[in-house]
Amino acid sequence: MATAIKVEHVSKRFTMSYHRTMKQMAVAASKGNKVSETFLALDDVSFEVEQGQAIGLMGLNGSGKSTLLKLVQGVMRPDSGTVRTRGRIAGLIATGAGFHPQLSGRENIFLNAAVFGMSEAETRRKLDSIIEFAGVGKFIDTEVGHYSSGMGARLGFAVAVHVDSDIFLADEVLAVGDKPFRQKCMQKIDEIRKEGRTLFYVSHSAGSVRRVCDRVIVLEKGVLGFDGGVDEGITYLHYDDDDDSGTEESLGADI
Ligand SMILES: Nc1ncnc2c1ncn2[C@@H]1O[C@H](COP(=O)(O)OP(=O)(O)OP(=O)(O)O)[C@@H](O)[C@H]1O
Repeated sequence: MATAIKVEHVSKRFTMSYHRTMKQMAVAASKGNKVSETFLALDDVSFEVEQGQAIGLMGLNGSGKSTLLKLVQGVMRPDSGTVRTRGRIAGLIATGAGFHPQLSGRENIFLNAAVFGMSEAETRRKLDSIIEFAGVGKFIDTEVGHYSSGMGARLGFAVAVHVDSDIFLADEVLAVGDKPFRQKCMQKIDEIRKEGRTLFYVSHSAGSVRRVCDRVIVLEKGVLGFDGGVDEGITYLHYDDDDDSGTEESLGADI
């Protein structure tokens, strides 16, 4: 099997500012107080993914999952280390990312598809199917700025799944959609798996990770804490003890 993603000794540092205005910063600095602090959102992370593997990327809020996905997608660069990927990458890593709020849903489909490397002709060919999948109905010609967060996620996911990608990144795709849409997304993710495409699936739901993934990577405060089997990863996180009724967990079980 060929390697699809190779992450080697990757670190990413962010700066956290304690003050919002220049004046506040100047006052704090004159008193000798700290005005900002840098911290490692990712700290020397290394792993390899074989083509066709489905990775469940898990960890507590703020552990660095989205940051790692952004590095894999290439929209952000590591401060040190390397990220190498093979093939076309698509996915939804942030609700509404890449959408222009003053353009309509239809216009944003073309914009977003172009960002993923789809030609205008390819987008036109797939347009009806994308609109149908998004299921935003008559709102397709409304400004995206007026969409609910769920509608924005539906549109973003609809475009992403229509890209012929080798690697699919899904960050919290099931967090904002309603139940019928989440079921549709899970079916699509199953198709992506069957087609032998590589999947990176970020989720807090043990049920859906079990359903979709064959390997789990756990981040803990930016450090790779666990890399191995799905059940072992979920046990490592103690996510089996949770009461997930009414959330993605129950969805993972009932579809
Ligand atoms: N652009 C940025 N500038 C400064 N800090 C950032 C930036 N992006 C992320 N962070 C910080 O980096 C840390 C990791 O964030 P990240 O979004 O990767 O976590 P996550 O594991 O995806 O969290 P969640 O489960 O809540 O989605 C957090 O402390 C976050 O506040």
